[in-house]
Amino acid sequence: MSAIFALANQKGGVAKTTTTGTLAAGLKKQGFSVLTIDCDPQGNLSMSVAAENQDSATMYEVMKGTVSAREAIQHTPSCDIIPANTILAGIEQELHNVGKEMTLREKLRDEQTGVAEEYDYILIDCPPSLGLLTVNALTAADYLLIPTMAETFAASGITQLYDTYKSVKKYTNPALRIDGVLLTRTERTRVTKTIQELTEKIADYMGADVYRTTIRSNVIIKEAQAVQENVFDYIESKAQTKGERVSEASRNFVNDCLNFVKEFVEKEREQ
Ligand SMILES: Nc1ncnc2c1ncn2[C@@H]1O[C@H](COP(=O)(O)OP(=O)(O)OP(=O)(O)O)[C@@H](O)[C@H]1O
Repeated sequence: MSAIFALANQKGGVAKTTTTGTLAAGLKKQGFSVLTIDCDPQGNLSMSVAAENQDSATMYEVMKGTVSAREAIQHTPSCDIIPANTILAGIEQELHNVGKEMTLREKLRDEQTGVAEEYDYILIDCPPSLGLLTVNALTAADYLLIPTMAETFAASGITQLYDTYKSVKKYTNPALRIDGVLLTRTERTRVTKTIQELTEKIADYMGADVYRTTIRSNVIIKEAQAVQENVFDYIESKAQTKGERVSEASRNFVNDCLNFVKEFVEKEREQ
């Protein structure tokens, strides 16, 4: 049975997609089988792994029930993925049935066509809202992983997500647990330290852990995303194949990512 994680935060730009892609690639490098699910109509995760999301089956068809989860899977060098595009935004208005919050859970765990038995990890990248797509992801998941930025508004916004988490736990998925809070895009400033402490207080209130590893801001992630590669393959090809110089800051960033993947796996083993 897969361990299913929803990476969610209604705040935009806090690195939900980047964390999903990097974690998936890192887990795959460690020998795990990983499926990612692009639950964000922006389709950025699909783009970042060069998945085909225009003429192929996507999350929209899976949620509508016209295609099974298995049929929508694409294989990429970074991870397997069920892609998404802008059409997915419409699903929030198109699902009317009672129990619509359970749709993704049922699709993934269906005995005949579900894929929850087939992967070590399933990572769901959520949109920046607390609407039906995020509720579906939280209802399908075993764990909520919260990427957040070292920024005051981002830290305080986590409490809104916590309210949604509590509702999901109450009504549709009592077994849901918080995996942890991951601080991303950090800068070496005094205010980062203060926000880190604020985030720890908020996490404490939710009964959640904050990952020891924090992910610094570094341009190498944008470079990797621009050529649709994961950061591990990108830095390797830059240094070895192309013989280009890689800065110490970029190496440190990749080490952050590796440490995060390790901590994630250790934590999951403990849970
Ligand atoms: N550690 C980092 N250093 C520098 N840039 C980063 C880092 N992490 C993410 N970014 C950049 O920040 C932007 C937002 O990241 P990302 O798309 O992952 O966030 P998101 O939370 O998924 O956004 P949305 O809420 O729109 O779905 C992207 O341009 C990405 O390249």
